[in-house]
Amino acid sequence: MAPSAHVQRAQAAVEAMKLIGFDQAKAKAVLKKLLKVYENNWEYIEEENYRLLVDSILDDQESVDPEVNETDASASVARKVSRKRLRHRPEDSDHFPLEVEASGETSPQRPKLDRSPEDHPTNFRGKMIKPVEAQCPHDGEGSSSSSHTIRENELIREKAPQNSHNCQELSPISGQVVPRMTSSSNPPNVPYFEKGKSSSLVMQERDEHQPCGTSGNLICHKEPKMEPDTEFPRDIVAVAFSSNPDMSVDEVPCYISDNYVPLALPSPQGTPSGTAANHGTAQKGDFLWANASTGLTGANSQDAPINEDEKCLKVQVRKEITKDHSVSAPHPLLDENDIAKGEEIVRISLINEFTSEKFPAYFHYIARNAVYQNAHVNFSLARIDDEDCCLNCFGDCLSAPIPCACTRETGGEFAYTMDGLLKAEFLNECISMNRDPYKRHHIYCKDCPIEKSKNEHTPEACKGHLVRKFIKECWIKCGCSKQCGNRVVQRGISRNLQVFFVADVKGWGLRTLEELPSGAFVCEYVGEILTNIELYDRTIQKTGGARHTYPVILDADWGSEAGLRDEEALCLDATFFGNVGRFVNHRCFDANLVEVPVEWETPDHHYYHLAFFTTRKVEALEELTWDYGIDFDDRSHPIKAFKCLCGSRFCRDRVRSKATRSRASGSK
Ligand SMILES: C[S@@+](CC[C@H](N)C(=O)[O-])C[C@H]1O[C@@H](n2cnc3c(N)ncnc32)[C@H](O)[C@@H]1O
Repeated sequence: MAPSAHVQRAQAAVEAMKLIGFDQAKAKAVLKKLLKVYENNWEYIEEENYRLLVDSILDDQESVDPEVNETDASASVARKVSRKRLRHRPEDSDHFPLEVEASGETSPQRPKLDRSPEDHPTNFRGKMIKPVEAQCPHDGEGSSSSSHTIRENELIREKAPQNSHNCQELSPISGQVVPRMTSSSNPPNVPYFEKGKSSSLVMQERDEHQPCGTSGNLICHKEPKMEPDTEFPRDIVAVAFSSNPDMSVDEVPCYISDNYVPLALPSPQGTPSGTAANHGTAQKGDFLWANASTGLTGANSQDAPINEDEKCLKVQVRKEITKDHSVSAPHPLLDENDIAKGEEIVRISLINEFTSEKFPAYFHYIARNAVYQNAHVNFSLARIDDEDCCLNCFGDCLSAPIPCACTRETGGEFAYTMDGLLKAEFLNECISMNRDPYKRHHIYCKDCPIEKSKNEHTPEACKGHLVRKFIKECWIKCGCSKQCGNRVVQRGISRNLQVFFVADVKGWGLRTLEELPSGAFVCEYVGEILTNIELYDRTIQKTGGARHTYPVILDADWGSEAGLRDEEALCLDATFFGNVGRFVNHRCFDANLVEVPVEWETPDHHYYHLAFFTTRKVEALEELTWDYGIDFDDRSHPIKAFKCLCGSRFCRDRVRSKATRSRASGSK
């Protein structure tokens, strides 16, 4: 006799847990409890690819830890239930239509043709791509503004009374810097302001033996700097800087954790989704890592043998990503003292001064881009012609009397100053290109990879790609030294940066702990290098529930050649593997960072690095922002990525909302 539907569903659930590495007996036991609590209501258990079950098993495991004050697994289940109830208010359900559809997606093949605009990744002026579904209950129109109306100083007064004696030693800069959470001593690498030196930020020397920037230590917080003549709209200030100190762990918005649901979970239907199938076993060619010292990789990741370490890494990462469904659980793999885990020259600390969410959802920190699978990124010396390198240079090319061959791309002049900053003229050109893309030169592909990925057989005409200014840095085939002034981005992050929790809706962001001059290199946007088709697959399959991915298309030179092969139309996806660049939030128009395409290993423009430089002087503790290039008014793509809370007076979303409101009131 065939097993009942109930038994089949139970088997599928246990099998799914087994696939992601959980013990079957444990999964069964927790499932049983959940079924009891949920009165056999499978839909709660199955939704979001068994998210509730995964959470409960993890909680159950934690409860075995003597440090966790929860020894009874059923207590943990009950806690989950209350969390679940909070999440499943009926009014929330409308926000997840595609997610339900996502769990039904089982085909590993790329679905063909006839998709609505919402169904595929969209290139916003060749920059960030909108997610297939980006609406979180907390992202919705008007969300949270009514319940979070505490102004920043009120919040500080409420939160910091006991330890404020530590802060009395400090003087805020221009009244903007305010001390927040305090501790008895200043930790290494955390800025403080010395009395009598109000204008200077003092960085403590790093003590190699002590962790830096430990959360809970003294941290000074600074409002994002307003641009000249820029005023924050009142309501936006309230939302951006408010937080409910009484908010329980369970009430912490789902925003972050929902963004990054693992790729690898099998769907409740029992058949692993396409993505799960791709990721289920480490395949030959998966995750090809560039050689750390030379950056050289094989001609194509497909040709590279995969070793056991790579397999282990992949499986391990998958498990850790999976684990991170629990909003504030301590995370074994993200280190708050150095989120980069030693991958960068500097340590990058992480702090949340507002809520109990200690870590962002898990991602694997990589300091350099890494090919996911099919991207053709060929770093071979033979491909670098003599005119694309400076074989005969010595020492620092910037000090040489004649600019070297590597300046060909920049019209015979270096883009950098002797101080390692971007030259003002070059910087201004990049800024104005980003601010006014439509007035700039675009090129049009004959066979546009974006259009082809939407509709393979009858693609629409190319919508155009902005022609960007590239920087070409010297590299290993050049005669100059590693310290050559024309090697800035490839040397990596050198500034003191910090990942910090900005506000409920925006989530985490990146800020500088030191003052940065205009034109300073901050970081690259690092992620997995995907082909356009792989990106499409990943997004369309909704990656087993990962509804938000924030890839960037590397299309700066598309259209300049007769045609691009699929494996040459590339993008970067920092959702699962990335660096601090993935935390840079969006600001319309007057962001303090601008992205610049930089190349060194490859002479063509198929693959390049996306480097962030400051658009102006940025003060210590200011949030770093970047204009994603989102066109909130783009009618052909009605699902916008998020409700923009950038606070810029040029906010395109605010202008759009205002226009909509005035149209609505005019029609009454
Ligand atoms: C690339 S991530 C930036 C890091 C992100 N805040 C985090 O916590 O991981 C982009 C997401 O951050 C949020 N975000 C970025 N800029 C924002 C803005 N100006 N207003 C509201 N949300 C923003 C949106 O949810 C967006 O989908």
